[in-house]
Amino acid sequence: MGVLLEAKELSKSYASGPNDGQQALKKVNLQVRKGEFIAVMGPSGSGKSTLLYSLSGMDRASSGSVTFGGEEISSYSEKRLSELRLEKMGFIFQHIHLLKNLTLFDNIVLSAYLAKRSSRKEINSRALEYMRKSGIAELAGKNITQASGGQLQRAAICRALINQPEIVFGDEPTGALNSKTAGEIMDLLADINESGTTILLVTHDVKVAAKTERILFMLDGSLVAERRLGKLKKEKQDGRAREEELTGWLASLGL
Ligand SMILES: Nc1ncnc2c1ncn2[C@@H]1O[C@H](COP(=O)(O)OP(=O)(O)OP(=O)(O)O)[C@@H](O)[C@H]1O
Repeated sequence: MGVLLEAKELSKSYASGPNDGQQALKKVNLQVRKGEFIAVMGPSGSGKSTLLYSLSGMDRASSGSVTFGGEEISSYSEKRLSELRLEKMGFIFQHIHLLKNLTLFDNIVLSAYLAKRSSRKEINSRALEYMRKSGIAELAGKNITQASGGQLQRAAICRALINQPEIVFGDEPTGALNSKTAGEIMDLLADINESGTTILLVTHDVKVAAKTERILFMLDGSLVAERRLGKLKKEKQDGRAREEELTGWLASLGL
């Protein structure tokens, strides 16, 4: 599989903030291949979110380059970057940013209506298909106040997928969920990855990372280690062994 996303010598320092002048990213090099499922781990403040936002064009790095689908996006204008994010990238966050005065269904389809790449009929049927696969079809007409945290995160995933992105970025996508619901959300993300969508997420949770294929470890703004677990295979039922392998590895890195 080819490279989808590549960072070269990516550095970022924030102009102001608690660590004035300190580099949040230090010459990070990373290649994300099409179809990969990656977790970024590391201590608090090590630069995981900064990496995710710099890779996705949500924020600009101070130096270095980001290439997406063979095109260098670091020099894109804000407008072009926002079009790229709308059309080719999906985002899932810890805190679910759904609009209060819209139904779950309308929240899911809104960005696709704006992107205008497909007819509303196609978008609606895609939204229903994703809602069915995510187990929330019966909530389509409900307001977001009528759904649980796990159901809202499923809706947020459907929303992230609605424009059929090439990559989905997740910043602690299970961070606000209990562990059973977090496991279900990860199984859903694994299915999405199985069907070809590349996924890169940031997590503190070993159980979450153990369901991904490659785990990167960040320390003080640098990617210092990685572990390949390979794709999760449901029939193998080796979830516990993967978690143990990862726990041992993280302990050896001091986390
Ligand atoms: N908007 C900002 N302005 C100034 N400094 C920032 C900003 N965002 C992050 N930082 C600093 O950059 C460094 C990396 O932060 P970042 O949020 O990327 O780490 P993280 O590994 O995602 O942390 P956590 O696990 O706690 O979310 C930290 O020192 C942080 O204080």
